[in-house]
Amino acid sequence: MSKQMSHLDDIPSTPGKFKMEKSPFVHNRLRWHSSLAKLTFWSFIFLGLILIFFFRSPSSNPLPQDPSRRSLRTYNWGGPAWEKRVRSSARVRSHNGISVLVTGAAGFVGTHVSAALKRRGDGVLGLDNFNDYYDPSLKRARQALLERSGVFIVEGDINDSALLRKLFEVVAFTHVMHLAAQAGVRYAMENPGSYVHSNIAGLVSLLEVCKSANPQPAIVWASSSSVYGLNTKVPFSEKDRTDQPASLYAATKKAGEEIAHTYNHIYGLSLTGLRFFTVYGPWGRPDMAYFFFTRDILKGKSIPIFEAANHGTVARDFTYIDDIVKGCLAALDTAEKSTGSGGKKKGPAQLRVYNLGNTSPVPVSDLVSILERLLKVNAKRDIMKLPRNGDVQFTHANISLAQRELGYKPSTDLQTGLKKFVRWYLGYYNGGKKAAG
Ligand SMILES: O=C(O)[C@H]1O[C@H](OP(=O)(O)OP(=O)(O)OC[C@H]2O[C@@H](n3ccc(=O)[nH]c3=O)[C@H](O)[C@@H]2O)[C@H](O)[C@@H](O)[C@@H]1O
Repeated sequence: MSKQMSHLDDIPSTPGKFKMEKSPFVHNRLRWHSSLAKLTFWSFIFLGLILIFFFRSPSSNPLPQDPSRRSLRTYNWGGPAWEKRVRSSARVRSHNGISVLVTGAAGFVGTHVSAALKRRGDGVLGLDNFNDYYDPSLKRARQALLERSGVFIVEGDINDSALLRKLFEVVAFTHVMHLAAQAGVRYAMENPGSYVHSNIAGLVSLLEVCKSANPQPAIVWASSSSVYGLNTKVPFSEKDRTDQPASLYAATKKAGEEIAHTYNHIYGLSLTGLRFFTVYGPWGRPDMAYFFFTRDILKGKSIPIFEAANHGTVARDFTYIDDIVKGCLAALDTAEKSTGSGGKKKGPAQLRVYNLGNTSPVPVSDLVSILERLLKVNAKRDIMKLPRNGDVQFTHANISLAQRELGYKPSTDLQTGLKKFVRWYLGYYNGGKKAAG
């Protein structure tokens, strides 16, 4: 190798400057060495490129240039010990209990729903890819919490169909609570690929496996209030149009609702989409305003508060996590069985969409005032124009359908819910001294 390298070193970089030898033998030998050296050189480059490609991209990913792949690794799964953990976590321990695969189980809503299901004796198996969209240590802490109550979270991606098939081979899940997603409305402009990857490709990958499973599970999944987009009629009702999304995030959730329709229509999958309205609470998501406002108020940093044109109020129908969990469980409990088998539809199946909101929108500036009172610190308010990066001016849920069919009745106002959040935050981040990521 060192010999070849020295030959490579001898060859001038510009072929035009190559000095010809007089002897034909020397000439041929040089040509031969030169070709060999070139071949070796290019082989190394080629090998190097293959290695770079191999280490940077797992084989299952269809979007090799997609920056969303930051979170995708090769996960270890399988083997008798692993299967035993999967089975034990998914074992139903109560009479009439259900066995649920919860995707996004280390996420905010996923953790709370998994814990609630486990508490009432249902079988729960989690799945999560632990990506780094926000501080993964918070996801690990949620995982530890669930582990203590007997919920195992399998590490893997919903785009990994082999893993999903394996899970259905090991456990005959009656239900899937699909909460794995790329969330956040503003981040969609930074990393659009991650939304397509998780919210569209990932959903299809999951539904493909569900439609072939025997028995097919009933699926409840997270849509979003953002599907109402630029609608101005309030409160938002499930009957309203949802064809003017203001962000790619919203567009992928809307696409999810159409994809759900297709799988229900073709394969008889029972599908329920839940349109969540700005869910907040303990163990929440650090990318959400109430969370990073708390962090920044405590740090004395100024916080950007959005305002619409002509000092118009920006408001959200903030919904407390415990109310959302009740809605999720009610959706699972009222879900009818899927009707297909062996990948074929046998009859019409249930297809539902519900708003899960609080029905009382609160201006963002009031949210900040509540936080100031709870934290006993004045916020440095930086009022700015609502950026055109995905945010809508207001959301407000009409929840009468969920009330009627799911018995959904939110009972926590923002003041009460934020009090619980702040208590958790100060405990978790050591009185706010350990800064949130
Ligand atoms: O309801 C939903 O479907 C969506 O709720 C949230 O989205 P969003 O309501 O925009 O929640 P935040 O990002 O926490 O923003 C809350 C409010 O604070 C405002 N805001 C946000 C950020 C900021 O720097 N300043 C500011 O005033 C926003 O305009 C918004 O009115 C979630 O992030 C989405 O994943 C979810 O799907």
